[in-house]
Amino acid sequence: MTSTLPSSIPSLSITPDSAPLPISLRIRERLDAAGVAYLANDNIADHLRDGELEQLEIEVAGKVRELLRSLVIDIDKDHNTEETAERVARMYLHEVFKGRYHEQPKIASFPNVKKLDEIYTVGPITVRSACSHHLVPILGNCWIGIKPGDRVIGLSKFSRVADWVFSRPHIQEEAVMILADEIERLCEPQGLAILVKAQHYCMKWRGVKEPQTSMVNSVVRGDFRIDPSLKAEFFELVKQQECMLST
Ligand SMILES: Nc1nc2c(ncn2[C@@H]2O[C@H](COP(=O)(O)OP(=O)(O)OP(=O)(O)O)[C@@H](O)[C@H]2O)c(=O)[nH]1
Repeated sequence: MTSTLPSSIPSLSITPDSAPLPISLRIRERLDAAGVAYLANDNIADHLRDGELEQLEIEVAGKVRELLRSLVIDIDKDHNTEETAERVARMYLHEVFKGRYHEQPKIASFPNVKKLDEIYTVGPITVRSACSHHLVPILGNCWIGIKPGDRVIGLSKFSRVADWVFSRPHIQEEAVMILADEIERLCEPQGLAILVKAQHYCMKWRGVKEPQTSMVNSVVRGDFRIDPSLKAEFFELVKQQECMLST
């Protein structure tokens, strides 16, 4: 990915007797004043002004440079880490945590003119995230089951919204709930079921170093919650989709 850094920084508000406030501080003050939460798995795109993301990228790169220096890495002499700070800033803001800083992809919904009320499932959808505790990857698969309501969205849009939601620091329990909230908002289904199976690199790569352990969790809403046969049908369809992977 090429750098998104502008060649010049938009002017910062500088008062005569004070240094310019870091852009992250100005954004946090604005969010605090508006009473808006900015937890690791929140999206703040609606509260960023033109040019601020570019300023944030420059600020984060500076902090990562200092982190590398604190790790006693000679970034001035080490050709391999020469632009690591800029890459890491870009990666956080525009790739792995883009779901915090970028708006939700445009997702059109269509009327369910045939009044379809049978369930369907989509999956596996690859999900990539990072745990809020160590900021190391969570990689897995997600399945979504829908009993449609008055509106439907395109199949590919489930992947797009899942990618946007998961591209934030998370714990898996909350990630699934947030994805469910977004899908309910987008197409108001009569029933919604989501299953996520993921491997947490904070358990594989470090810590207890369990290479095979995964976390599996689900959320069921609407008709899936009140009708056990519908819920069972969802898990049966997921099983069939998993079998298709091995054929
Ligand atoms: N419930 C839950 N726990 C998670 C998730 N992702 C990571 N964790 C765990 O959260 C814990 C982080 O908190 P601490 O126990 O304070 O971290 P730690 O001392 O580095 O723990 P160890 O991983 O045991 O070395 C770790 O045990 C992780 O394995 C998740 O999505 N859900």
